[in-house]
Amino acid sequence: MTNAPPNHSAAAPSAAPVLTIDGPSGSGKGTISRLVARELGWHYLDSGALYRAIGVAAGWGDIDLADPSSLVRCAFDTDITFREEGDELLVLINGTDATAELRTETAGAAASAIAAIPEVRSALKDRQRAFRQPPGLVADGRDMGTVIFPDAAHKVFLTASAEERAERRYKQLKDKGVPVTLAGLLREILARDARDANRAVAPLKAAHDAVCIDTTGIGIDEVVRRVLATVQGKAP
Ligand SMILES: Nc1ncnc2c1ncn2[C@@H]1O[C@H](COP(=O)(O)OP(=O)(O)O)[C@@H](O)[C@H]1O
Ligand SMILES: Nc1ccn([C@H]2C[C@H](O)[C@@H](COP(=O)(O)OP(=O)(O)O)O2)c(=O)n1
Repeated sequence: MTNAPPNHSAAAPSAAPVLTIDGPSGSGKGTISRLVARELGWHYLDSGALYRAIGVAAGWGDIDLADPSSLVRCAFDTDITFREEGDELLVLINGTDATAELRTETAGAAASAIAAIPEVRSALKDRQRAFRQPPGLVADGRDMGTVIFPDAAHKVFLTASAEERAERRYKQLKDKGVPVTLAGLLREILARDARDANRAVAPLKAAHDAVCIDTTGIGIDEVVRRVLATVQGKAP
């Protein structure tokens, strides 16, 4: 897996194949996308990290999350870079490592709120599409298969029950020493699902040509196997 910065001088980006992996919070998009990208030797785009980074940068700049024009300026002006360090994908905002702040549920909720503003989504379109570079791209988010890469050759939509997603997030955050409750996480996940799925622009939904995989009770290795099977043209 690589997270090379967009290289505008490389071969026509549109020539590179894309695998989109969309789904709700905790469905496993990030985990599965990174493992699949590594297996294929493709680039990886964590589009949610871009929305989270704009939310965090807005907070640093005292920008009101309900002020679209300032948020759009923030989306264009903020430098966001990804750096792989072991198993972790670090996210730098204007050169500062913001990974820990970015991964909090507060940052997730802020990202979900600003992601409902159409102008913010438009401001991030080109930045996301620039990740499409040879030999290929795995793109994870909410609208990768529907809006950003509608012509992607391979599309997957991951789901899991809200209870299982909350449990996964609980374990993940507990392991990192973040104080959370299962009930609180379930509430946040349901609220974010509702906001992401009901917004007017680019709502969370499966592309009509996506392969849907319900990962409830299915382990990571098996999900990776099924996703790779869709890329390799075998029935998952
Ligand atoms: N199929 C699965 N079974 C069990 N745990 C999973 C599965 N997929 C992901 N996880 C775990 O769930 C947590 C959330 O996964 P993540 O990839 O961050 O989800 P998303 O990007 O969709 O929010 C991580 O700790 C991850 O290891
Ligand atoms: N392509 C995307 C990616 C994320 N978003 C929004 C909606 C999500 O609730 C937030 C955070 O996304 P992220 O994928 O980082 O969140 P999860 O890992 O799924 O919890 O950003 C979006 O609207 N479109």
